[in-house]
Amino acid sequence: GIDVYLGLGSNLDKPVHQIQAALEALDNLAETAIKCCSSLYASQPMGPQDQPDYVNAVVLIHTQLAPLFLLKALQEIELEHGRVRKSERWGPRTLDIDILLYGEQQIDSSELVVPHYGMKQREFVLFPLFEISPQLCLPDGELLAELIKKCPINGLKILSP
Ligand SMILES: CC1(C)Nc2nc(N)[nH]c(=O)c2N=C1O
Repeated sequence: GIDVYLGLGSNLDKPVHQIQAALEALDNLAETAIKCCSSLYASQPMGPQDQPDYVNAVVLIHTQLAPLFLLKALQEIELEHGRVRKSERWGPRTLDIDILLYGEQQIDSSELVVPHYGMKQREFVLFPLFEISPQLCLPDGELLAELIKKCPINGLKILSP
C-alpha cells in the first residue's frame, strides 16, 4: 500500500460533525486504513470572506487504491455528505476531501494534480500536516518544516477536543 495524506474541510451544516463523519467513511473505504489524524482546526476562509470559518484536518491513510480510483471514492463521500456544486468559485461547502500527497508521486492529469496545487500556501493544510508528520519531505525535495517557517498562521486555531 501507499501512504496518502488527505486534507478535510467543511464550513456548512455542523462542520465538526461533517469531518467526523468523513473520517468514519474513510475508515470504511475498501483497501484503506486510517493511520493517523491531526487535531481539528478552525480557519478563516481563504477566498471569498462572506462565508463561515472552516474546520480543517489532515488525515494519513494507507491504501491500495490507485490515485484515480481513490479520487472517485473521495468524490462519492463528498456527495454522500450533501456536497452541492454551486457556480460560485471557492464558495462554502459541506465537505471537501483533497488528495494532498500520494506517496512520493507527482501526478499532473486533467482530473488530478498531486501534490495538491495550493497546499504550500495554506496554513490550514501545512500546520495540521506538520502536527502528524513534522519530518515530511515533499516529492520535490522541499521540507515541510521550511514551508511552515514561511507560512503566516492567519488566525488558525486548534479546536479543543
Ligand atoms: C474555498 C477554499 C479555497 N477556502 C478554504 N479556506 C479554508 N480556511 N479552509 C478550506 O478548507 C478551504 N477550502 C477551499 O476550497
